[in-house]
Amino acid sequence: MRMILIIAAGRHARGPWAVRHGGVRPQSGIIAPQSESKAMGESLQTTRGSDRAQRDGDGGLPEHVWPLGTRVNEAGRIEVGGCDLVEVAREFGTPAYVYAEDDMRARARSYLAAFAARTEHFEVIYASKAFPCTAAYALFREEGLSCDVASGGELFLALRGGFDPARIYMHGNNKTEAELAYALESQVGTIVVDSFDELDRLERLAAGSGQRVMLRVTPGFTAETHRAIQTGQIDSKFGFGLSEVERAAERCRQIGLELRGLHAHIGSQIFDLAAYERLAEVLAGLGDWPLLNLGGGLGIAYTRDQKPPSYDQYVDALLRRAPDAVTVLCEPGRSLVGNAGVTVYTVGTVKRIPGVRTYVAVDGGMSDNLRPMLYGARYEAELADRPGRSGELVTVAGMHCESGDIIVRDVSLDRPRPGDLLVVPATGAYGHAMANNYNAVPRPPVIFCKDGDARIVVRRETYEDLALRDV
Ligand SMILES: Cc1ncc(COP(=O)(O)O)c(C=O)c1O
Ligand SMILES: N[C@@H](CCCC[NH3+])C(=O)O
Repeated sequence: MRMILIIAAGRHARGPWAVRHGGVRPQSGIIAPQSESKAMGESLQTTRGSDRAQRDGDGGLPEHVWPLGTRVNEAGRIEVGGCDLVEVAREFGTPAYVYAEDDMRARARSYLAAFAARTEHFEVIYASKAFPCTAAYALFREEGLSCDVASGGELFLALRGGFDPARIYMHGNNKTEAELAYALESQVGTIVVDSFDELDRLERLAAGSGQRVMLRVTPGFTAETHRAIQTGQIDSKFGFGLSEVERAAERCRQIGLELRGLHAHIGSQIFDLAAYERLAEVLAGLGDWPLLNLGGGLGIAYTRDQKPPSYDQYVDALLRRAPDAVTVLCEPGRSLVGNAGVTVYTVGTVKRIPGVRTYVAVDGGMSDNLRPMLYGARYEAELADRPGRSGELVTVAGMHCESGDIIVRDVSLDRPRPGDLLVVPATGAYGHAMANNYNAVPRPPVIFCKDGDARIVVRRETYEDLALRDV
């Protein structure tokens, strides 16, 4: 596993170290974001012989967890997208979601390249629920991806981000008539139909229109991931059962919709590629269709021990059992944005309970990252100005009024104290997306960093924003 190695003259030393190499190489070609790419490893390393601060003897920041181009700079601070996180926090405050723009672009290009190397018939669709932010829509549009939206709100943002409606796929297990009408008025390219009730709604709204649709199918098996985000099993609220596909197809024809193919999504944060081969086999067995959409779900590394498959391996698995003539679509969300973003917090209170635990409380928590509470998700954490150094085993808690508001359990940090900046990596997917106002806490801003420039793309909420809907 490659690490972002940290230059330091001694364990706790600081100083103006010469960084030989580092930073982002955005135009250096297609860079596989997982551990396969040499190019990426080289671009992240700032080695200087044995002069390294070590965390538990294994090097510095694991590069497959942190955004592309992350490094520890001459001041000993974490730099994302060429921006020193201490400076970013000073300028924009905390908590803040900070993204390396080039990371997202490199991942989009990697996906396209992985397909292009294998087939001419493919489409990569950004599953925007992972990070529904106007600037992200614009970025993935620029990179040539299509887009999937799962609600009227996501459709609104996708259009605002400049997506050609023809390249938008509209999802949802319970699209309202208003949402369907909005999609039709917007001339959305494809509606992924989820149920017979939805077909009834489409009959009222779009009979004879020739609207392009696909049918979402429940393939009838589970892939290994957290139960709350498994979606392939028969006992699922999503999609048509296998035995219903023929009848649903017939209904599409009666209504005058153009049925283009089948869609299935087996769940999220999946490492087991055999599940995708099985999925392609199941869908291919349901007849000859021009398009098969195998959904999203490729997992990412949240912690150094997690090793997800590469995009190449994933695309191989998607294509292995798909018929040659079929155009294969996929809908990555998390794997496009998850490792691109980090959350920067300020430490407020440190509570040491001798012989029990040390709580390091930060100025955010379950309002900006619900994943630990929903899925028991594990994260890493570092101090922005002295990363990679261990010292004290602590638990990072949020500021919300419940004991379950824990962001990271048992992480070793260099004796954290009030005022320190704490950085949690791999928060780019489903962080901003699931942010909420629990305890009337304003939601954090989103900052895009590139080549040393930090630009704010979503501002921090204010107290006034909290009252905006009062009547
Ligand atoms: C239909 C559909 N497509 C794509 C995705 C994106 O999944 P992920 O973010 O795991 O790639 C999801 C969410 O799991 C989904 O429900
Ligand atoms: N929100 C989930 C993923 C759900 C995927 C959307 N269908 C997560 O953070 O892991």
